[in-house]
This record gives sequence, structure tokens and C-alpha cells, in this order.
Amino acid sequence: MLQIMSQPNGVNGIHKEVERLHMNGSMNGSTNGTDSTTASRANQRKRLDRKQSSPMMPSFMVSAPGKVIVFGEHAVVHGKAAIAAAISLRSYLLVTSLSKSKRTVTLRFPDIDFAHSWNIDDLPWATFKTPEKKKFYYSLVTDLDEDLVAAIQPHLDNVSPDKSPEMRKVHYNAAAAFLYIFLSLGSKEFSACQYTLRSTIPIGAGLGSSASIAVCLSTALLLQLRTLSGPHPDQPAEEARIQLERINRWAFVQEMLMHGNPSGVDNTVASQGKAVVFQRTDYSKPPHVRPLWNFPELPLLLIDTRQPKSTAHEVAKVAKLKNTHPKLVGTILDAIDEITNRADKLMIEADFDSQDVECLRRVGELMTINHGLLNSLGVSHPTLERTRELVDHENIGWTKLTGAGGGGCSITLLRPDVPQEKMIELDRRLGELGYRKFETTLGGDGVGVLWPAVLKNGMDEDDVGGMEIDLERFLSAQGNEGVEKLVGVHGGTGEREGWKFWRVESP
Ligand SMILES: Nc1ncnc2c1ncn2[C@@H]1O[C@H](COP(=O)(O)OP(=O)(O)O)[C@@H](O)[C@H]1O
Ligand SMILES: C[C@@](O)(CCOP(=O)(O)O)CC(=O)O
Repeated sequence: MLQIMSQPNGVNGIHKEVERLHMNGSMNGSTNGTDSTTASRANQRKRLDRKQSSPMMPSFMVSAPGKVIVFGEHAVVHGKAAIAAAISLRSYLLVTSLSKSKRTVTLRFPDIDFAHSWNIDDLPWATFKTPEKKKFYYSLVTDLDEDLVAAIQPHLDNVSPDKSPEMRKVHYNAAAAFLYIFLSLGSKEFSACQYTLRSTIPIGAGLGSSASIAVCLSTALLLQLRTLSGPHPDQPAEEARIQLERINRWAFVQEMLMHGNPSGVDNTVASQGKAVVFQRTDYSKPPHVRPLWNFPELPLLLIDTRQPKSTAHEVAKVAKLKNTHPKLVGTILDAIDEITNRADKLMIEADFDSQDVECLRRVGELMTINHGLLNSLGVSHPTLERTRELVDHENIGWTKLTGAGGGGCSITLLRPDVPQEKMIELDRRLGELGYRKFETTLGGDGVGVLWPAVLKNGMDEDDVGGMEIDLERFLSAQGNEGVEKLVGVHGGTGEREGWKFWRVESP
């Protein structure tokens, strides 16, 4: 076990300084500085140059949550509002600097059996850095540049050549998303490093696993480039919001590479945490997204039926039904919209208490009605109905499907007083059906940073700075429980010392 003292000049010290530099100069495009400000900027730059040649960056870790749609799926396709919220299943990215003699950047994603290295000097920096293509950490990128996408293709050709075509596609997408932002944000001078990822979010189950990873990678790169301020506990909310916005923008770029035309909801929730209301009035454009900073943390059971589903298929089914029965389906969609609006108001009320059964019941009833309406639109599935029956039978909470339906996942808002035996029995029944159950929290934190990658576990080693996260142990941690226990932001109980978050909600 390696023990290290906490690092001087950690994430806050360096970043605050760089933040000031950018605020004064390049970010605002300011060119009318006086001589003294120019001189002071030159001094700041000198100091920054010295920092950049300082010893290797410590290993650090970044984590971001997955999401569920809580209210309004499908209705949102027809212009209504929906609410999506963060869940406590998360991705964890360990960033390790390599020795200065190395010139490689490596992705290690063992959950999907993917590892690949590139030589930094061989990457197409010239194309990405031409003046008309060059992007900055604060740029707002809403489209992919086809020339840049083309420039990375040759560097993807030898990604996982021996895997099946399906697996290759997964690896290829992950590599493409990474390379695009690495080249957009980084430079040829970037230090050699390795990005190792573990995630507790089921892949491709509509829980935003790809966005969670995109948020981790953009946060890691922006931190390495020293372009983020904080996170630190007494950071003003407005400053925290700016950092999250920067992270979110670059996560969206990766989502565009993975999904073509993403809504942006998943990456927004993964970076900000809590919840958002989103609405699309023009389906060809991204939705309007309004953060719900004061969304309560709610106890949730997430059940993955493991029944494969197709979002496109379910969306088409509803569209067809609407064509056949426009008035009737229109009324159902209006009713779902009403549910979403009520939930929005209810959950941000000042006296909403997430421990109080009466408050939970009011939200739960809205979930039950929302599920009934989705069922009437034909997007439930026998597996989802089975889940609902089991939960209802034991009176454990209030259940609805989440996401597209037709399989996939359901969510249950848990009653606060459910006896342990009932949960064990439900576990057993779900196990028999081959479903997976996750006890999680709704509306938790967004992206978090552990800098350096040293944990304090309330043990003797804390006196000498804590325990550094060991790469091999991280790689070999068994299942979700192993990952959570080793590095989790909650470590199984409450909040774990060391992890920091950009918090925007009012205290
Ligand atoms: N644990 C993981 N490790 C590495 N990459 C992952 C992991 N989970 C998800 N991904 C990436 O995200 C993609 C899944 O995205 P997608 O199919 O949209 O599912 P989701 O709805 O969960 O985001 C995968 O193809 C892979 O590139
Ligand atoms: C059904 C829908 O409202 C949500 C689909 O969610 P998911 O693909 O299951 O994450 C479609 C959409 O909003 O694009």
C-alpha cells in the first residue's frame, strides 16, 4: 500500500491562477490592456510556464453519474416537457501521468475489454490547430467538423482489429470520441498519460453510460490543461456553474460522435447532477434544458429487466398510434405533460421533505399515473409489468418504466419504511427472472473530482495523507460493489472524504 502526503498546489491553487489568466486575457478576447496589466500578464505567464515544467501531475480521479428519465418520456418527442435526474450509479476515470520519457496516450476500458495506445507525436495536430479549425476550452462546439473527423480516421484503423464487428464498433466509437476532444483541447506538448475507466452503469440500457464517460473525459482533459477552477467547497455558485458548463460542452461533442444527433440531456445531467426539465419544441434542434438545482435526493430502486429494446421502434409505435387516434393520444400526451409540470412544482417546493412518506407518496402517485399512461400508449412490456406487479404486491413503492420502454429499465420510488424481509424477497423474485436490481439515489451529485487520487477511509493511513488508489486494484475490483467500495464517491455510506463537487444548488 502506497501512502502519500497530500499534494501542495492541488487542483485549487493552480487552477485559480490559470482561471484569472484566462479571464483577464484570451477568454474575453481583451486587447486593450495597459502596459502594467500586460507586464503583470507576462509575469503570470512566466509563473505558469514554471508550473507547467513542474514535477509530474499526481494521479487523479473523476466520476460522473448516469441518469434516468423520471417523467415525460415519449411525450417529450411530441413537444412536451420531461424531467431527467442523476442516479448514484457512476463512472470512475483514473488519470495517471506516465514518465516524461514516454510519448503515448492510452485508454484502458476493461469493462468493455478495450485498451489502445497512440503515440502523441503521430496524431494529426496540424489539422486540428490550423487557425480556422482551432478550438479553445471555452468554445461552444455544436457541430462536428467533417475534416477533423476525417483526420482521425487513420488513427482508428487499428483499433481492436481482432474483435467481432459489433465489439469493434463500440471500441471504435469510444476511441473516436476521445481522440476528437483530445486533439481539439490538447496539444503536441501534452504529457504522456493513461485513462483507466470503470463504470457501475449498465451499458446501453438507456441510463446514459456514454454521457457519463464523456463527462469524465472532458473533465479530466480540462483539469489536465488547468482550465477549470475548483471544485472547492466554498466556491461561489456562479463560478461553479461556469466550470460545469465548460465540461458539459465538451462532453456534448463526444456524444455527437457517439450518437450523431444527441439531445444533450444525458451529458447535462451527468455534469450538473440533480435534475433537469427538458423540452423540444423543434425536434430537429436540441431541447431547451432547465436545471432543477434544488431537486431532492430520493431513494430509488432501479430494475434492469435486461429485455433488449429499441428506442426508435417504441417512438415509431407511439407516432403510429397518434396518427390513428390523434385526439385520444393527444389527450394522453397532455395528461403526461400535466404530470411532469406538477412533479416539477412539487419537488422543488421549499417544504418538500424527501424523508417524509406523505411527500414521497405525492411524487409516487404521479409516477404510477405516468406509467399507466405509457402503458396505454403501448410502450410497456410484460417484463416491466411483472416488475411493477412484484413491487406493488409487496407495497414497496411506486413504479414506472423509464426511457423508451418495450423492455429496458423501470424505476421505483421506495417507501421509507420497507421491512428488510420484503426487499430480500423482491431480490429473490427478480433474481429468478434474471433481472438486475440497483438500489440508488435520484438527484445526486454531478461530476466529482478526487485530486490527488488518494482516499481517506477513516483508518491509520489517513494520518500520513491517506491511501493512493492503486491501478491494479482498480482494474481488478469485482463488480459494482468492488468498484464502489474501492473508489466510490459514497464508499457505501454517506459522502466519502476527498471527493469534491462543483455545487450550484442553493444551500
Ligand atoms: N463501462 C464502460 N466502459 C467503457 N465504455 C463504456 C462503458 N459503458 C458505456 N461505454 C461507452 O458508451 C457506449 C454506450 O452508449 P449507449 O449505447 O448510448 O448506451 P447508454 O444509453 O447507456 O449511454 C458504449 O458503446 C461505450 O462506447
Ligand atoms: C422515448 C424517449 O422519450 C426517451 C428514450 O430514452 P432511452 O433511449 O431509453 O434513454 C425518446 C427521446 O426522448 O428521444
